[in-house]
Amino acid sequence: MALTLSGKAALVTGAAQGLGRGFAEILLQHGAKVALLDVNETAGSELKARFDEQYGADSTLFLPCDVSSEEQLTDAFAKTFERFGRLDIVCNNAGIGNENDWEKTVAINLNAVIRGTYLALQYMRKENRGHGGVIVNVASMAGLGPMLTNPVYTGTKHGVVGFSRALADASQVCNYGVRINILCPGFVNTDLLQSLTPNVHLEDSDKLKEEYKNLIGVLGMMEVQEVAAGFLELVRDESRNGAVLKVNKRSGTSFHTFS
Ligand SMILES: NC(=O)c1ccc[n+]([C@@H]2O[C@H](COP(=O)([O-])OP(=O)(O)OC[C@H]3O[C@@H](n4cnc5c(N)ncnc54)[C@H](O)[C@@H]3O)[C@@H](O)[C@H]2O)c1
Ligand SMILES: CCCCC[C@H](O)CC\C=C/C=C/C=C/[C@@H](O)[C@@H](O)CCCC(=O)O
Repeated sequence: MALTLSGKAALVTGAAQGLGRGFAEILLQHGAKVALLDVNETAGSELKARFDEQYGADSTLFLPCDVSSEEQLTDAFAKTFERFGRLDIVCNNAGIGNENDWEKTVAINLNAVIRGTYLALQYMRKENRGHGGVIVNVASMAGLGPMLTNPVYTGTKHGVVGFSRALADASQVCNYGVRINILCPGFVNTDLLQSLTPNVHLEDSDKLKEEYKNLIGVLGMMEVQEVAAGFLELVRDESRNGAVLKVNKRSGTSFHTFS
């Protein structure tokens, strides 16, 4: 059974560029309205202007938001619900890879995904007068195996996978009517990959940089659109709850199974 996106309301964090922009665009192409949340006000406003031309001014709402701020994220969800009158799809996508300011990385990549998931549940749960819905949390292949250059990033992504799978089971048992799925891309050609800086907590960063290059060589490099197709599958396939979708250049798209 495929979810119809026409008339649905979505919220995407980190939507101003990269994968988040790709996820927002594919939702708009399928008729959904989308709230674009991003800390980068310039990029977010520019993208909103571009989407206004392509999809009409009523199709998107740009909300400047630092997802690591409880107040800003809570307020952005409230403004989204107020504008669209419903919330059916949430993508907790915003993420960084800073191994030096690792507490900021944990705040954005994990804490904000947890808060964004609970906020989504609040607005979607059927017993809260919600319509049900689907949440896609963006982890990474580094959520399924170690990425030695970025141990904290790896930890946050493993956390996203574990938290989301547990909540998917809870939602099923409690009949919330909300599906929670996890997207685990390999390397994608976005600004995030340019942000890799030597990890001050580890020596021999030259060796680690070599390993990083080897990993990219093994997994290959994708473009945003290749991952956006996998995202749409997790949104639309109403049989999927607690699903972990891997997307990478070498082995394509497959659902991860846990022993
Ligand atoms: N690029 C890859 O190779 C890759 C692979 C797997 C998973 N991911 C994950 O995909 C997600 C998106 O990454 P990307 O590659 O598109 O990165 P990106 O840097 O191109 O885009 C990230 C977006 O998030 C925004 N953002 C950053 N911190 C924020 C905050 N505190 N509040 C709100 N917005 C914030 C940025 O302004 C930017 O628009 C991340 O969770 C990342 O970990 C990326
Ligand atoms: C600055 C941060 C860099 C962004 C990193 C992106 O999230 C891309 C991550 C890409 C690859 C990470 C891979 C880790 C791979 C190995 O641990 C491998 O064993 C995982 C295998 C998973 C599986 O299929 O079982």
